Amino acid sequence: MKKLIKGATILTMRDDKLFNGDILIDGDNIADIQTTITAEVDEVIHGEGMVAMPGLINAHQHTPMSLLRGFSDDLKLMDWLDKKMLPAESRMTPEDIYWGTKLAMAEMIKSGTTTFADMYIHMNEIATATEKVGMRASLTRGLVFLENDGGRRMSEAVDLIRRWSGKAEGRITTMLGPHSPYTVPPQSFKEVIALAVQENIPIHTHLAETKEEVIKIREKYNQTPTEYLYHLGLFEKAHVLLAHGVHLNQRDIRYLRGMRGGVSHNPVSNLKLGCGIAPITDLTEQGITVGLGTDGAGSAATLDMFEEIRAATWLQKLDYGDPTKLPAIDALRMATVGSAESLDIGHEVGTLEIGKKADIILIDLRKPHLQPIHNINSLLAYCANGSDVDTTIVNGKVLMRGRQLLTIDEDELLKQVSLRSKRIVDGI
Ligand SMILES: CSC[C@H]1O[C@@H](n2cnc3c(O)ncnc32)[C@H](O)[C@@H]1O
Ligand SMILES: [Zn+2]
Repeated sequence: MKKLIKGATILTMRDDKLFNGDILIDGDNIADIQTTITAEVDEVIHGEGMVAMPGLINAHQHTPMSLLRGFSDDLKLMDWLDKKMLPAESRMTPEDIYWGTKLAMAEMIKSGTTTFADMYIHMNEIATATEKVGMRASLTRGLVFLENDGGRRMSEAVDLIRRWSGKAEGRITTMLGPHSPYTVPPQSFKEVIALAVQENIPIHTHLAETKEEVIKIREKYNQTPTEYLYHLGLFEKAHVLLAHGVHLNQRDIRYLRGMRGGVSHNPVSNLKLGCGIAPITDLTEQGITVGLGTDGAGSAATLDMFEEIRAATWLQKLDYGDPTKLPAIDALRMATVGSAESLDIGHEVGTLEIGKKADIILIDLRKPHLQPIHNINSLLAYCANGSDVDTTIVNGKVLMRGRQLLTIDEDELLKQVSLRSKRIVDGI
């Protein structure tokens, strides 16, 4: 199947240059990008008035938590997690997880996200939903070792890797997910690292999200959370995806230098939970890759990556008292290239280039809040919303056209969500 996107303004993210042109998709690949392409194709996608750019990559998610959106807000992270989220999660059935994932995917596709990195439970259901709906995902079974069934969870993590790595036409990759420095003791963390090395699989973990975490780890190990992971050999041995990285001092940042992988910055979740502002500018100045994520909708409220892009740039400007920090194009780069490299899939997605996977979004600029067109990077980073995305393509397949989802029945989804979400939180 060949498709031709005609007459779009193309932002490849290889550099910050824009040009008017066409993109030829052959199967799941980008076959050509040029000012004018003439080819026999099965479908022409009209891009006039639209920007074609790489699909956005959400580098940190807990997808089924979309069922818990708005259930518990305005609490401190540990109260929110222990008193509200964990009890609700213990009531979620595998079917709930399946429908919660679909809810998240509907929102992501409708706001221009083509790939997500997930850490959760019942991963088989998340993988099945991903396979059916057509998104790209890096899936991780979250491992918490404070209770006594760590072994079962490890076996589920291994099962996920064996069953799903490279599946769904190559759209699914997997990672190992020790939840955080405060939920995984040193010996268990070392075992997970050893398994990651043996399987050649990246590690996805939370790091330094709150001040309370820093205090807890100092009390337990007399180290910062970053030092704790460094001394376990994590940054030296594995490719790592570190969610948050809010509370990092200059020495912590030096420990991260040279690591394979990156930090997922989740500014909206950090704002809403009052965690703080991650030192993104310092990280990138030290050569550390930074991607962008939302965290689960239970904490972040929405999965609209345009909100994250905007929050990321504004927070750096505010934090440094300097509007030149994190310019528009750099925030867009975080949501595409930065996330792709953090997920270890930068060779496949994150930029529009011949030979890469055709994960492409079209953003309709023919709206009052996106006019006039002086600077498209500024419009995308500072003015656009997820609802401006007209078309979402993953692996060469159109998942949304003219804002209509093609692989999810929205009416059925909303019915399922309404029934299940009420039952899960009832009485908590
Ligand atoms: C065991 S699966 C993952 C686990 O993580 C929890 N979670 C969701 N958001 C956060 C966050 O911001 N910090 C720490 N942990 C978080 C989620 O509820 C699952 O239990
Ligand atoms: Zn998280």
